[in-house]
Amino acid sequence: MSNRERLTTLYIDKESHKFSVAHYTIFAAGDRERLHGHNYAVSAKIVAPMGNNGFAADYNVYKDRIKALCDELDEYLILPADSPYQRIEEHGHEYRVTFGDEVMHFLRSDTLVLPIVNATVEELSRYLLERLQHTSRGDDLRELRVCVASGPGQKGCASWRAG
Ligand SMILES: Nc1nc2c(c(=O)[nH]1)N=C([C@H](O)[C@H](O)COP(=O)(O)OP(=O)(O)OP(=O)(O)O)CN2
Repeated sequence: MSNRERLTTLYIDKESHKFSVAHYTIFAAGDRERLHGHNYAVSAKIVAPMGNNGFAADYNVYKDRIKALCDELDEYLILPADSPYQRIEEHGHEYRVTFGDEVMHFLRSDTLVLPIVNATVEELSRYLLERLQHTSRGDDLRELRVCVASGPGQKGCASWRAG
């Protein structure tokens, strides 16, 4: 029997791992869709070495971490801090967002400005992957993938694999 480590894969795809947010996707300079919302769904794939007792990692630990990330985002407007096409300025209790010849005003208390380039499923999955990687940094993982769906049949995923 080869002495290569045996890996196993856990899939987490819970109905409770969702967050409802408002956003708009920016397609190009001066081209965006209107502000609207989604109930985003988050799922994850975790590859880890199989322990000697038929157990890799307690998936409740990852369920709790993913749920906490969803709760952090739930019921906000999400703005991308790193978009090259808009400027976000803090003015008292509001964000003033300049996009082309538009100026939008959003309450800061309703808004999360995330370190992403666009409020897309691709960028949200990358952001959540990086957050989950950070909270799992002490774990012996080989691969992590986080997917974010903006509705049935449409999602983006971001992956990390151990070097
Ligand atoms: N590559 C990407 N393309 C698009 C994204 C994205 O995140 N990544 N997002 C959007 C829109 O924000 C979003 O899709 C608009 O909503 P819509 O697709 O209409 O969502 P529905 O759930 O209503 O889907 P239906 O097909 O209309 O049922 C666009 N492109």
